[in-house]
Amino acid sequence: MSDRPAILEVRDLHAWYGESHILHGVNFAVGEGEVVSLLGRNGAGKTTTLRAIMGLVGRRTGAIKHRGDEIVSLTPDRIARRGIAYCPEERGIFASLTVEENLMLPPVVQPGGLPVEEIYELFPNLKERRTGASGTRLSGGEQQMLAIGRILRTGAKLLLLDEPTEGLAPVIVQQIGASVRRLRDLGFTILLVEQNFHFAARLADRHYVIEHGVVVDRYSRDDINQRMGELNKLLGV
Ligand SMILES: Nc1ncnc2c1ncn2[C@@H]1O[C@H](COP(=O)(O)OP(=O)(O)OP(=O)(O)O)[C@@H](O)[C@H]1O
Repeated sequence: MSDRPAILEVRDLHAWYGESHILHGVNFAVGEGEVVSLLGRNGAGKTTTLRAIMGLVGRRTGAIKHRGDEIVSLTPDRIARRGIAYCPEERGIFASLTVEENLMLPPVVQPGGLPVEEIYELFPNLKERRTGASGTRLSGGEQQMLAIGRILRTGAKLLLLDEPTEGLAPVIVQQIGASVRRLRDLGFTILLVEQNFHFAARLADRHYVIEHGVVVDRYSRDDINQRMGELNKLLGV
């Protein structure tokens, strides 16, 4: 656990899609202002963990505390309105809208969201394209920046990012990494699902490893180098 107050505490979380029991008692915590990564092989349950926090699975049990309040029985819109935002792996950019229209789409849920100009400062590529290209004319990296950028306006302070680097070229991965660092400096808390272990290792303060729907190990930033061998084995990289 970190020494900062927990913004999110997940205890004995179980989740189901229909009859499929996917999470079998997940435990972890995220401190305010931290970047925490969930690592694990394909199908381990990382995305399901993010979706379960947002209330987007068929059924879930256990405890999910956000700023000390139990949210496990809340609906997804109530969870979002508490200032928790989810950026899905598929990004969800609307092709028929311009960059700026996509940016303005999610409703503001809390005070203190970033002004649009500040989002453009974080992601200058988006500014260049603000009125022109529609969603799908953007590169994969630009789509990812837009998917992250548009939740910053909403006032959400806890960001759940699902594989932000997937399919992106190394130079873009670096840009996304720099943006995540700036977001941490701005006071956002970030829970990240990553397949790109090297990206996560450089970025996150702490890591949890998920296997078969449970957290099987945890690493601090300082542990990572020493325990690289066992991590590689766990992740199959
Ligand atoms: N909508 C769904 N209905 C039924 N089963 C699902 C659904 N979505 C995911 N699963 C199953 O849940 C398990 C965990 O998937 P999840 O997407 O959480 O894994 P992951 O660790 O994020 O890996 P990946 O990187 O492959 O997405 C997998 O066995 C997957 O097949």
